[in-house]
Amino acid sequence: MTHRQPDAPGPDEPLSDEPLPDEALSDKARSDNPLPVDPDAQLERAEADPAATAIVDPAAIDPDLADPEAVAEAVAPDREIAVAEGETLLAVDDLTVEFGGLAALDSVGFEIRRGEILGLIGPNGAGKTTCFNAITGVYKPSRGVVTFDGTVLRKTKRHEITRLGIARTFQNVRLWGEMTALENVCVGTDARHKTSVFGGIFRTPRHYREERDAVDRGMALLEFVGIGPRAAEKASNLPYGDQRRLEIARALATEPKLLCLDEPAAGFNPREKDALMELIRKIRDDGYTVLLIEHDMRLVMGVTDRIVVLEFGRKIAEGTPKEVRDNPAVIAAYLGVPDDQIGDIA
Ligand SMILES: Nc1ncnc2c1ncn2[C@@H]1O[C@H](COP(=O)(O)OP(=O)(O)OP(=O)(O)O)[C@@H](O)[C@H]1O
Repeated sequence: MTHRQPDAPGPDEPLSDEPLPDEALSDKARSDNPLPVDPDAQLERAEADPAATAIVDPAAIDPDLADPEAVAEAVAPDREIAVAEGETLLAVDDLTVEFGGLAALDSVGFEIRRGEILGLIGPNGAGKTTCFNAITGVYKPSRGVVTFDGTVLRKTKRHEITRLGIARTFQNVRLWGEMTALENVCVGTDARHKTSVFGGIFRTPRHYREERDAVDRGMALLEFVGIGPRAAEKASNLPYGDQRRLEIARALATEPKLLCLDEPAAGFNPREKDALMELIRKIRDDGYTVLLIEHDMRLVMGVTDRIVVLEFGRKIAEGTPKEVRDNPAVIAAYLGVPDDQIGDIA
């Protein structure tokens, strides 16, 4: 449940003499962000003491990190998925979520196939985040079934869903601000660790091995999402765009079968959106399946294989980006939104 975030420059946009027209909106995006990020202060600090910016050279840590193919290989999910490429990985059937008798999601059904990027779109309040929350165990559906990789998620708890292989990012950045970027990602790898509490307390060889592996994988993930040199920076000091990339890296650290991205481009300028599109494609090409909620039509149309459209909690359309773009019900659903968005979809 957030507000639409039209194109807006991220705080890490290079400083320019000409203020961008939608600059004020980036303040909104920043104010939604719980971490205090002040790019001006960052720049001053970097100028006063370049060493204080904690930039590292990933290739000096591990020469393999200089090779994008080796990085992609290290990041690729290493887990068994029951369904084959192109088959249904997640199925949502008759999914209904009610709040005080009001259906935020009303008998919604769709499927996500392994290896695709599926877009979930709809006007504000259509039920997209509610759908994410029902899939990831945050909300208990009033009715309906979610089946994931052959398992029915009936009373499955959130951490169990993570272990089963669904990871997500949130509309508002949620990172541990006092921890470094690398530490934030390493926490994500914990979901796959096998060391028992006993092993952790008594520091068994397996515990050490898993810690070492977590650091290696964490560095590869940071490099993969494009922020390797920022590994030693506190998350709260990272520019907004890098914080969003860090969230994605942390979600990938759990080696999900399905990655759910909730408005990952919120507060981004067009250049950052293009870079994000490239990253989402790279993630899919590396073996992940992606479910994407996004308001920006250019991004959604440009990166997804198929799209499901919600309006007032109901599914009103489903198909390829072209089919959805030409669908009169979809165009009508968007007629209540600003002209620039209609232009993109019509
Ligand atoms: N916890 C809640 N309690 C009561 N109502 C809720 C709750 N969560 C969502 N809703 C309502 O459910 C409807 C769908 O909200 P939801 O956040 O899923 O929409 P959305 O499509 O994600 O919207 P946006 O694009 O604005 O994020 C809205 O009417 C919202 O007010």
